[in-house]
Amino acid sequence: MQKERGILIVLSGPSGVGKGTVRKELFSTPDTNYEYSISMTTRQPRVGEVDGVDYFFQTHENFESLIQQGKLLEYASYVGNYYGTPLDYVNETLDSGRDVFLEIEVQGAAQVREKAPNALFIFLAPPSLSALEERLVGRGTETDDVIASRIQAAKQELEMMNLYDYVVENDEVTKACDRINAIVMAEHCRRERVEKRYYRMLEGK
Ligand SMILES: Nc1nc2c(ncn2[C@@H]2O[C@H](COP(=O)(O)OP(=O)(O)O)[C@@H](O)[C@H]2O)c(=O)[nH]1
Ligand SMILES: Nc1ncnc2c1ncn2[C@@H]1O[C@H](COP(=O)(O)OP(=O)(O)O)[C@@H](O)[C@H]1O
Repeated sequence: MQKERGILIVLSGPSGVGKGTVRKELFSTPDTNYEYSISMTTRQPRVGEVDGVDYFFQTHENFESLIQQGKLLEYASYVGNYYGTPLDYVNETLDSGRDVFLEIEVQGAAQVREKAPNALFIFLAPPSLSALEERLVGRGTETDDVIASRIQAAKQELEMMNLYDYVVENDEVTKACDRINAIVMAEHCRRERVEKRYYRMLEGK
């Protein structure tokens, strides 16, 4: 039997819902099977963000050249900046049998749905719109204008929730992580069962 390919896991959700916080918590477990795909962006680094750790920070020109060369699995323009996922890294990691975790916004997720329909799509939802606003303001990393644009974007993003395989509420970080881990584990079991059945049928059993 062929080595099982890893699962491409897509986590989306509005800005400020806690995607980064949940992702860091998921990756703090030493025996995790996930690999985080570090995105490219033209956004300026925030205080404390490190190139090659949080993002690969790119100039506009470089980013557009990556698009032209077909180096991105998906990309999107979000509140004035480009964000995109490096294609080779994702393919190589999935081929090695490891799951790849993308933390991307909804337009990019829609492109992944076209190109990799076998991916697992999870939407991280806030307990309420007011909780989302509180988190975005509380983080204190954006100006009031940017916060207002992100809240506007969030309203449209929430409409896309029903396109996802699962919606996970981020009421508490540890609970959200437990739910995501359970979903991924169940998906591995499902794929294994489907594959076994397929090979049994091929063998005429
Ligand atoms: N399409 C796409 N979106 C991304 C990518 N990387 C990050 N994003 C999303 O872009 C949005 C803005 O990211 P960022 O400026 O870091 O703000 P934050 O997620 O609110 O901390 C978020 O919804 C991210 O999940 C990517 O590679 N592709
Ligand atoms: N479950 C939660 N309950 C309360 N605050 C949270 C929760 N998850 C994240 N936060 C806080 O909300 C803010 C935004 O979280 P962050 O991970 O930066 O969001 P995102 O990556 O989705 O933009 C941060 O200040 C974070 O500490």
